[in-house]
Amino acid sequence: MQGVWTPDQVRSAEHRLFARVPEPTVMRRAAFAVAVQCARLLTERTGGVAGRRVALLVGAGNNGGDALWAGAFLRRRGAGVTAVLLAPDKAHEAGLEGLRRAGGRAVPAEGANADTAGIGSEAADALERADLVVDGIVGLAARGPLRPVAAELVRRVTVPLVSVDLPSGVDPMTGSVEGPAVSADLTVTFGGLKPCHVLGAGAVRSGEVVVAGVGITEELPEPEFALLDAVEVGEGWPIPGPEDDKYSTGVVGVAAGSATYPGAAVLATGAAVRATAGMVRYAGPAADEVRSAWPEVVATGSVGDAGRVQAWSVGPGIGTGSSGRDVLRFVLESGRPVCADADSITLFAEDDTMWDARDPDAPLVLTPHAGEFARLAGEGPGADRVAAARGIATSCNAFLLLKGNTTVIAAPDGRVLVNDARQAWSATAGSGDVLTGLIGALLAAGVEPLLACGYATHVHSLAAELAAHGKTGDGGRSEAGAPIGASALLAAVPAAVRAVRDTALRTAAPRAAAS
Ligand SMILES: NC(=O)C1=CN([C@@H]2O[C@H](COP(=O)(O)OP(=O)(O)OC[C@H]3O[C@@H](n4cnc5c(N)ncnc54)[C@H](OP(=O)(O)O)[C@@H]3O)[C@@H](O)[C@H]2O)[C@@H](O)CC1
Ligand SMILES: Nc1ncnc2c1ncn2[C@@H]1O[C@H](COP(=O)(O)OP(=O)(O)O)[C@@H](O)[C@H]1O
Ligand SMILES: [K+]
Repeated sequence: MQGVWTPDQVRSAEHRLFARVPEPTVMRRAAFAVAVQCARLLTERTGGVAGRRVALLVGAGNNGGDALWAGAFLRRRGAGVTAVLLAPDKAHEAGLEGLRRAGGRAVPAEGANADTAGIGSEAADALERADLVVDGIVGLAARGPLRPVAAELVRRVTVPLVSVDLPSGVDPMTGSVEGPAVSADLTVTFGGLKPCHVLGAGAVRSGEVVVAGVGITEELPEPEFALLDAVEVGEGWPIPGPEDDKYSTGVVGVAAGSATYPGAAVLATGAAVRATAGMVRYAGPAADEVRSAWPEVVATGSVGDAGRVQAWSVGPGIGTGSSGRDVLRFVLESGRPVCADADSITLFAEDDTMWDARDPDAPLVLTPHAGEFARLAGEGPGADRVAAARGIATSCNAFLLLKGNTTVIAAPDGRVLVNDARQAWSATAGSGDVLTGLIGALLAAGVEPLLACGYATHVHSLAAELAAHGKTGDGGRSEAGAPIGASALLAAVPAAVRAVRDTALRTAAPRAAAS
């Protein structure tokens, strides 16, 4: 798992690090890593470093200091470097001196012959002629959006841009953007990821993120939350072994859909069929439709007749009336792990007694989108979606999966996993029903609920991406992609599972050879 640390955690680690390594040494390590990445990008985009022009946007703190030292390193490799100082009186002194000694120059952002936007002619010129821009405006101390002069400079950038630590204007803790902010091609951060690199708009605006070691990693505490990678999902995805049969790999029950809306039942059941090897039971009014779409499913008309299952997926399309309420209550009283989605969440929000139907020892997964979250919590998740998900997971003693481009999954004990989709192909009706089926199947297979949610979300967003790009093994591949429906996403689930398992296999092979 890849850890993610809050600015406060990084600050205290920084203090411990500075007690044994002088601050200027750490800063130069950070700056060197920035310079290496700038040189890589310059070479990729322009064929070299020497003779290229680099403009540094330099703010009032150490983030600007990193940019200045990076400029000094790039100058030594033959680039022409101009620092545009947003706060000339507060610019990092040693960094400025280092840049000047290396032959770089510094100009004020608001210098002489300012244009109508207040930008000095030398600064405007430096930006116009640059082959690459380095964003050292603000880092971990950032508060709020970019200020007007910084925003105007950023607006003028038309060449590749490298952010130091984080894209300026993005909230470091939440990744939210409330005004002008940098969109980086590449962000070089230090020691570990911060929330803004993986959450919300920040994830997009960070571009490619490179984590550089500066010695701080060993000082960092347990991460605030974590990301699963394809290897972990591929290694953990349940597959049948030689001793397994259809029961031992997990029987999942799906209670979804209605006579009017059978689609939710077909999608959720199909996802369960495609996720794991065990048996899928369906219980509800869409039994005929489910049977004809998925002949392998054992379908009955009601949850009472469904037979034994190891876990339930419940909710999509069951309605919020008395029959939906009875279905949810039955499933909760079964004492099995439950993934409750869609109408189930509304039922929990509307009827407090529903919580009493739960077996306190059976895990409950709730999978709201932002609107359903607001029903459950009394207010929307707000900018800090990690805190919001964690709060409800703890207060409801449930696993809370908050859907969106960045999905946040919180366990009742405070652990959090995040899945950043990095594309939005699954923003299509019915794709949530597919996710519910995947989670239920993994719960039935005995996967720990937090991981079940993490694996399912990872495979779900990968399936959407593969389907949109025609990379499901049936031809029609496309780099640009095209919109898909939930059925196409569902059809791509086996391709996504194969892809993560292949990645895990490729990673395991060299490890085995080396041992
Ligand atoms: N941790 C690590 O491992 C290492 C960390 N290192 C580096 O240190 C950086 C943190 O440096 P830092 O503490 O000096 O603060 P920093 O972010 O530069 O802000 C400076 C000032 O900007 C201002 N400002 C605030 N908001 C603003 C806005 N929206 N728009 C414009 N300006 C805004 C505000 O000043 P004000 O103008 O309000 O007086 C604030 O005080 C960190 O990100 C990393 O790059 C590396 O050197 C070594 C390894
Ligand atoms: N913009 C987006 N980017 C990536 N994934 C998204 C986006 N919008 C929605 N999703 C994902 O698609 C699914 C939609 O679920 P949901 O809102 O319950 O849809 P439905 O009720 O139509 O099935 C969730 O897994 C969610 O995380
Ligand atoms: K920055």
